[in-house]
Amino acid sequence: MRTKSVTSTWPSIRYVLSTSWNYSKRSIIYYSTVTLLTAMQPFLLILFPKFIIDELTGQQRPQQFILLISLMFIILTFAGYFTGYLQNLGLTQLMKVVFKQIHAHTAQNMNVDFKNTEDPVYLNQMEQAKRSLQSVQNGFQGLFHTFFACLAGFLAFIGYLTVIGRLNLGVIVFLIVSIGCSYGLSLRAKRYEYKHEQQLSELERKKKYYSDIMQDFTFGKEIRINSFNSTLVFLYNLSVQNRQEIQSAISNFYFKSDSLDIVIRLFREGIVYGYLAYLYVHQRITIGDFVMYTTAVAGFSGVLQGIMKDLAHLRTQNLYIEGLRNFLEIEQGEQDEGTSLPLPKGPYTIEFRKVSFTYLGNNQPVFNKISFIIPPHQRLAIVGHNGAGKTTLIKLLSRLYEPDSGEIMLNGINIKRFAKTDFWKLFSTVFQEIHVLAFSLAENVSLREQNESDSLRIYDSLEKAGLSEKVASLKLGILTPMQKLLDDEGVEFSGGENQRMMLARALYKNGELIILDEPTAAVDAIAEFNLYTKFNEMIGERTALYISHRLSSTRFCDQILYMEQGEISEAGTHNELLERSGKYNQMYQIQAQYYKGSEA
Ligand SMILES: Nc1ncnc2c1ncn2[C@@H]1O[C@H](COP(=O)(O)OP(=O)(O)OP(=O)(O)O)[C@@H](O)[C@H]1O
Repeated sequence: MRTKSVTSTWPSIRYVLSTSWNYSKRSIIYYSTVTLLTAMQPFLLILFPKFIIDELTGQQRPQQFILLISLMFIILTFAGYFTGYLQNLGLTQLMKVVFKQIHAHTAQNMNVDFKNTEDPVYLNQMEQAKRSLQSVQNGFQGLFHTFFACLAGFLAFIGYLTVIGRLNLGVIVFLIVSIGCSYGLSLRAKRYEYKHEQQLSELERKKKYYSDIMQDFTFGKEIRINSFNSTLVFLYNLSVQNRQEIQSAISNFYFKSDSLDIVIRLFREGIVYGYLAYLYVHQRITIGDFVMYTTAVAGFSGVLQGIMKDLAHLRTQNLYIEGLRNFLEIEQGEQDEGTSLPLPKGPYTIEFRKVSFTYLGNNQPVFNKISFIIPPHQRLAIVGHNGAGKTTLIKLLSRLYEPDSGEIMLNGINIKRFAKTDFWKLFSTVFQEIHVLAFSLAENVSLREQNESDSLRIYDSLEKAGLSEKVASLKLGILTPMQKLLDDEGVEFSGGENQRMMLARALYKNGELIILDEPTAAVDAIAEFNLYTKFNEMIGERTALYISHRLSSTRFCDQILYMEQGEISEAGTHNELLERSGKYNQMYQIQAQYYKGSEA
């Protein structure tokens, strides 16, 4: 995973504006127009009252007076109306852009290297990027709004400067210096907030996880039987409480900073208004000028303070946007060697050459220079105790993880040289974990939409996986919705039936390399024996890897690897390993009683 360090704010502004322009040009056009209208309105409120008061205290011409009042109201009413109207249109367009970004975030999660999905650093980055997109005040929307607010502020600032500049340049310098102090305070508060953002993301992730478990009915049985609900509620509340504590610390920091700012402001405005009163009393300005300057000074202070706050806000938004960009730019398939060789034709020989691998954050390697060959058409069984490294071996072969060193070869070519999407077409895999989707049975088997699926092949795969009777008992057949999450008519299969459905999924895909990672743990021994016999026939000439704790599967295999702590300690056929009287034999003897039953 690559991250970039936080630099200037401009790249983030450019990123937000160019992304918005690409997805919706109108978002920029509407907001720019709103900016001009917003910047213009305060001047009307400065200039019109001055001209009206000067007219009242000077020539007192009724026509001129009525004209000025009417113009002021008409212009202000229309400007206000259009600003509101365009703001609504602009917001709709901005949401369009944000949804596109959320889509990119989701796509990144589905396509990023698998190893990231088990990496807490990535998971935090993901949460932070999500918050950058979902929050209105911070992140993408925060920067977008603040940028245009800042721009409107700058335009208004130039206008005020020309008005107050006519009075005294010293007043401008004084205002700028004192407002600079407010900026410093605001920046400090924002930095404090961002410093705690990482902790907030982490707590949010935990809170979401607990909440997901509480709502996920697949945990329902365990939660009830083990009275786990109170623990979950406690953990959920704890993460909420910790979050609240951090948020109230941030609010307190803001409160102190804002209080100090008010004192600075009182001091600043007291001095400037006192000076204007002095000029009026000594008749150096008219009453119209007095009104114009006091309004301009109040406006100038407000605008400059707004700009300072917006700039401070922009600088912290930069951190959010950098986080978002870093997340979206995490490269997919970064270990690809740049070439996408076409896949060779079968039959396939697979070779592990001195492969070493350690999970990120672990001290112990799972494999240290492991080597073995799987010749074409071979049925290979990998057996061994829990944690020996069997699943990791499959993850490396299927490129969900990359070896730290060594090579995995397919017909003599390093598998890194094939595009992952091409390479994955070779595999029909059944993993330990069962993932039933709240889609129809047919879609669960084909993992394609109904109209892209081949119904005959679905029936055939279900039949081969031993589910034809079950399907016949369903009113809607293969169109039956699975689970009740989205459909009241949904059906729940038993654990063993779900595993058979996973086997049907693998059969439907019809890959050249079959991998079964303990796919039958939930089916009974006789059914397992029958399933393996059937599967064995169906595999035909294809290469197959079986991982199983039950040694009934291994007897079908041409070769068995017995793994211990990431090493292959024994290799051979079932009979060879029994004769060797080693660990495999021991394991087999322990299970022997059990198999005698199934063999009968
Ligand atoms: N995502 C992961 N992050 C860190 N360590 C992991 C991860 N997955 C597995 N491990 C560790 O790697 C080692 C090998 O695990 P692996 O799942 O490959 O074993 P296994 O032989 O398939 O075990 P089992 O028979 O229980 O399924 C174990 O020590 C495990 O704790």
